[in-house]
Amino acid sequence: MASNTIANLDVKRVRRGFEPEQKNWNDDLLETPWEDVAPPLSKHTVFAMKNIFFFSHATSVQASAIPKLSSPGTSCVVEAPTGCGKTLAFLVPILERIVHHCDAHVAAHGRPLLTRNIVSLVLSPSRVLAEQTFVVARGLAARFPHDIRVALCDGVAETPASVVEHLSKGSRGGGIVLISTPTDVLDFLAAFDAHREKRAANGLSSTTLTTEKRSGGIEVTDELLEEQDEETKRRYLAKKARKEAEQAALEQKVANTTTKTTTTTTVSSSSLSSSSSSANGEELILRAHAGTPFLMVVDEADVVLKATSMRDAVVQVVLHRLVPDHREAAAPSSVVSTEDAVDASAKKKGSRNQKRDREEGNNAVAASQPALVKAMLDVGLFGATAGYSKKVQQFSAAVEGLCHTTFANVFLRRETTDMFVSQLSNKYCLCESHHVLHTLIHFLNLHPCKKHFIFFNSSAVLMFVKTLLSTLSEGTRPTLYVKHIYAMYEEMKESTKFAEYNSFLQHTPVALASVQKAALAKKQMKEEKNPHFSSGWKRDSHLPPGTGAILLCTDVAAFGLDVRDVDYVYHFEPPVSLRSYVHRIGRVGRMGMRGTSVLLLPVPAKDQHNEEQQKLRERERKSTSARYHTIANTKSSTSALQGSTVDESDLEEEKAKYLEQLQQSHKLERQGLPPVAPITSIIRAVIADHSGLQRLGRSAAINLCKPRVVEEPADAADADDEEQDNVKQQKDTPATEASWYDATLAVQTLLLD
Ligand SMILES: Nc1ncnc2c1ncn2[C@@H]1O[C@H](COP(=O)(O)OP(=O)(O)OP(=O)(O)O)[C@@H](O)[C@H]1O
Repeated sequence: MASNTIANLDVKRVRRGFEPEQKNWNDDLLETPWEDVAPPLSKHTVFAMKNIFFFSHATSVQASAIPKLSSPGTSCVVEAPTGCGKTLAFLVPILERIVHHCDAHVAAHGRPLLTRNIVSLVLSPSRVLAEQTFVVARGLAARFPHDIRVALCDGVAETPASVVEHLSKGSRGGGIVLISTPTDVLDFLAAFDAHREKRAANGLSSTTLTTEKRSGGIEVTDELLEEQDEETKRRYLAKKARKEAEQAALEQKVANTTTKTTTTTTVSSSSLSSSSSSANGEELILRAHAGTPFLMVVDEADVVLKATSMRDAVVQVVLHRLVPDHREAAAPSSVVSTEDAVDASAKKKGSRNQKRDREEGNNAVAASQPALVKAMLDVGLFGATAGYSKKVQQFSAAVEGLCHTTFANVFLRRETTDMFVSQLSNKYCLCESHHVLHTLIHFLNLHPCKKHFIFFNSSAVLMFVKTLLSTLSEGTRPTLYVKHIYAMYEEMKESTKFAEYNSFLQHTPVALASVQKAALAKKQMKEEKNPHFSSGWKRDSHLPPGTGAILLCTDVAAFGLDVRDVDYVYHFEPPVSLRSYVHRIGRVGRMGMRGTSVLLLPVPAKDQHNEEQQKLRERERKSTSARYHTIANTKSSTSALQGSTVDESDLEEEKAKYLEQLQQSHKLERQGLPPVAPITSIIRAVIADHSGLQRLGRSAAINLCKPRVVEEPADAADADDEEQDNVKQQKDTPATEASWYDATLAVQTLLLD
């Protein structure tokens, strides 16, 4: 049959033998093989995707965004759900452009392109994300035979000055892709300028040195020469003539080079950057090649352009570096040279053709008016909510006005990518304030061999919970079964932040086989133990403790971080905005994997003024502090606290609105609590016995109640659709978001009452 012939076999789609058998993602639902992306990608890209990354197909966002962004003159706003491959959707076009440019250069000049120009800039909102992007970009670029350099400037591993130094000394090739954060890139540019000045100064001093050397020898005067014999005179004069000829040739060469550099700048004067620096013939390293527009990518653009400080930095980079301002644009060397040429020609020819000279002069003056010369700059704005963000729209409109580029929109909303991406279940758990800590620990203990993210709004609360969890996971019979606890927050030292994140990223929960083996060994030991002591990890006897890990973090870890084996996200404090929620839950359920997000929503304890309950709590505290491990103790003192008795009707109006708003944008399910032996009393006792914890707890409680300061005044124009109504009402109020907590709720939640 015809269909069985070799010619009819879809060879491209046959999986390679060495592809890993156990992939933890499902690419069956992806439809576009890399070879079918139109217009076709370079063979190096396809090879790298299939054989290095083992990605047989492009995701929808990649299939739509890559062709658009690969063609010069097109910019893109790309909105797609978290974890669907946006990073490659902008890295591939960057490399594709470089490959095309290199190929064109070979075709035109018959030799490979050897440059040190920075041809692309990627800006990420955080250093950790910048490093993550750098690792992917470096891995990808290494597969291209064009010697493309990828540089990271995050001020952690290397100072900006040393990055500049390395780049300027490094090998030449297809170009440099710089990855940084908006604030670090400003430092980089300052270092870049300093480096240029230093080079210029060095150039000057070396010239001086040469001059000194030339005049420093013994001067051969005419008298001295007259005293010499004929042969010596002849030899001396021949040598002098040769030297003069050499010097003249050298000067001619230098003059040619200078003219050439000026011409190059003229050609690319519509291009980028510090073109004024070309005046001294110095090499430009931050500019586009003629014909290859610079591609700047802002990853998580919705977040970057929303935050005032980062937005200012991006605008500064674009306006002062990538887009020449009116003056610079209007007075590139082309204009100046036209004027000069007119003057020169007028002088030369006298006033023979005065009319024509005047016309030429007028043209030159007209050209010197501050006319807008558009830059060759393309921009990619990527983000999970970029399409909704007004700031992104404003920014793209401004770039379009300044540059030779047209913006295309690639919006892949969750509805269209549901099949592939949405294996994420969104849950919320309403619980009485006293039960929040116990509920969190209970959830963590249900999956002690998994990796978990716990999100906080402030580092003070994070520190309290971290210390508490660490204390609870200590000892031979811990209350919390997960032993590996990491933290990441803004105020942390950069190197520690990186170390913590990398430890969490590289943490591998123990493989199933060894878990089973350990469980078996434990089961055999079980008979010999005292049956009355059944608290602690022994309750969950199937799994040994300590194989999973927890990362406690603020929103610094919410954007873009890609930790593939995380299954659970908990929100200890409700996120302040929908944007923050979207990015937080985006850490799980990535690329077709399963994941669960649990939002903990405390409500005031119903019985908070009940005297009897107060007494019970007092008794509980006293009786449990010393010997809280006995089952009898736990059961008798806490049976009244079992289960969750609250529902939505217990929410205040504001809080009900918040929940409703989240439910409108995400399918939120209620998470019920199975009846478990509560450990509230244990936690309470631990806090009461630990003075450090109490101190941290007090500062955490204050922070819980603080209104969240947003970066800029609430602006209805900048709000997402869902936020619009809310924001309109708050427009005149200070730029803060009310906290979920009041003082009582905070104190109860942290068990400090
Ligand atoms: N074509 C593909 N096939 C399979 N997996 C892919 C493909 N492209 C990317 N991935 C993987 O998907 C994961 C998520 O990708 P990436 O980090 O780029 O997502 P993202 O959309 O940028 O997410 P976020 O919005 O959180 O930044 C990564 O682990 C990446 O290796």
